[in-house]
Amino acid sequence: MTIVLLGYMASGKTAVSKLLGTALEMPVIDLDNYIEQKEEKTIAEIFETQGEIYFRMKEHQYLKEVLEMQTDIILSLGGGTPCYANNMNLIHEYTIDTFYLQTSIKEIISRVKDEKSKRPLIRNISDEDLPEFIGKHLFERNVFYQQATHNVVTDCKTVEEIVAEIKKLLN
Ligand SMILES: Nc1ncnc2c1ncn2[C@@H]1O[C@H](COP(=O)(O)OP(=O)(O)OP(=O)(O)O)[C@@H](O)[C@H]1O
Ligand SMILES: O=C(O)C1=C[C@@H](O)[C@@H](O)[C@H](O)C1
Ligand SMILES: [Mg+2]
Repeated sequence: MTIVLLGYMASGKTAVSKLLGTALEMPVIDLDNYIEQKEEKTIAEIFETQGEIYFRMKEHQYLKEVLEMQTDIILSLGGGTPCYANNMNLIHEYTIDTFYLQTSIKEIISRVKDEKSKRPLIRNISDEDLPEFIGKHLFERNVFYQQATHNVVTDCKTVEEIVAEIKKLLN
């Protein structure tokens, strides 16, 4: 069984996958970390030196590589993974256990405010322009995120509560 977590930047994919992995005693692969290890660069460095198109190509290639392992894992995606290269259709070929961690614009902003630098797509957006940027970006991406089998709202919930909700939905 492969469990896939998806959602916008700072929706909690990494945090939730770690705790879910402990709760279900399953190994966790964070696609962003996987790409960084394979490419021996941080995501920010890949964007800077090779650009976003190269990143999206590698993201697709490594997503495929991880899915083809066919082992039981929890896979947390990058924020943009579902939105490129037919990746959602590819994911659905391997699993129905896909969870969209739905997070409001306001909550996303409060979570990313102090850690913009490691997120290349928003690092150069001023705090003032962030709500409009994230609003438009989420609107464009929603069509892909909504293809997940389950929606889990994360606002006003602890990571522990989100993990409990996912466990319930799996039964
Ligand atoms: N349910 C939650 N409540 C409050 N804070 C949270 C929650 N989930 C995650 N966070 C915090 O929000 C920030 C972003 O979380 P995390 O890195 O897990 O998101 P992500 O979805 O993996 O983002 P990215 O797409 O950028 O990798 C972290 O500081 C994390 O501690
Ligand atoms: O939302 C996005 O497009 C991204 C989110 C991060 O997880 C990284 O995968 C990268 O910074 C791109
Ligand atoms: Mg993450």
